Amino acid sequence: MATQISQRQYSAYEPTLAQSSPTTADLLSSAITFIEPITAAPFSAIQSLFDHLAENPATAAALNEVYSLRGIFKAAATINPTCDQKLTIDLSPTRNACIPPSLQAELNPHGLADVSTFFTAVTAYHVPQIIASLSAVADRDLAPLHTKLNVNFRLIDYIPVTASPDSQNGCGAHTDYGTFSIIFQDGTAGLEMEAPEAPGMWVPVPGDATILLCGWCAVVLTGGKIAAVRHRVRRVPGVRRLSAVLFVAPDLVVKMAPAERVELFSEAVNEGHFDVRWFKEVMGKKWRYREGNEELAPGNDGFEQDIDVERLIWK
Ligand SMILES: O=C(O)CCC(=O)C(=O)O
Ligand SMILES: [Fe+2]
Repeated sequence: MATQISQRQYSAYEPTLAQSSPTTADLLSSAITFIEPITAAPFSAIQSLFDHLAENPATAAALNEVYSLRGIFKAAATINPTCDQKLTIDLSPTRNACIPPSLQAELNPHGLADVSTFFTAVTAYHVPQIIASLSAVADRDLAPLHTKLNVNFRLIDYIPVTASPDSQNGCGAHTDYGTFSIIFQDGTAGLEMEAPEAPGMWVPVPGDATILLCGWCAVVLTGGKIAAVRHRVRRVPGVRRLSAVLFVAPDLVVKMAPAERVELFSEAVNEGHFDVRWFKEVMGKKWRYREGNEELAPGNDGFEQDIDVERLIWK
């Protein structure tokens, strides 16, 4: 039987504080959920890793060679004033495993060891629990769609000194592509959520909260029972802000389709015409453009990401 849902099925905005891990009720009652993480993010290690890479260009280049397709340490903001004004380090279990031992030996004391331990602990503890909670909300077992641990660890440094030091754009408005993300913050405000009931209205998130929010894959796989929240980061000139994000996505071969037909979804989505691998590639291209790491075809301004995805998903 077809599931009837409204196009933006959001409930009250007020985030709930979940003890240790969110319950079904937490997820149903809010667009974002505050979670109590198993461990705090090691922000001094994260800062030390960014500082070491910024001060040692040869090391940064060697790290980027590990994933030569796109690089790991991205610093486009130091030369491009129009992109998001931040530095990023994009790690993942597979990429970490490819870092040569000599480079690991150099980077471990400069924060990499603590960062890896942190993400491993958070992944092992929170990912299965959150997948189980989302499954309960969706009335669909999402665990078989997440068997490969398709996760990415992103460290972000909203450094004061960039190509556009007065820009307020830390991270442009977007919706994450995957199933869910956990955002750890160093205490500095800047993260904002779009109010579910009032698109275009931005609500600041406390700088010390750890946030769980869902992405497009969750919307589609749960037949719209779970909402994805648009968010952005505003930067305060002169103020450094660090964050660490764990992105969890379905396995790449999973079809982006609901378990049962959803009348408000497009035919392509209802029929499962595209898979997570394709979706990730399309989203990734626009994301990299916004972050200054890739050119887009002429006529594609890259800022329409959410609108394009909405057209793809909704009828
Ligand atoms: O830095 C943050 O607080 C959020 C970053 C973010 O939303 C993202 O990288 O997708
Ligand atoms: Fe995000």
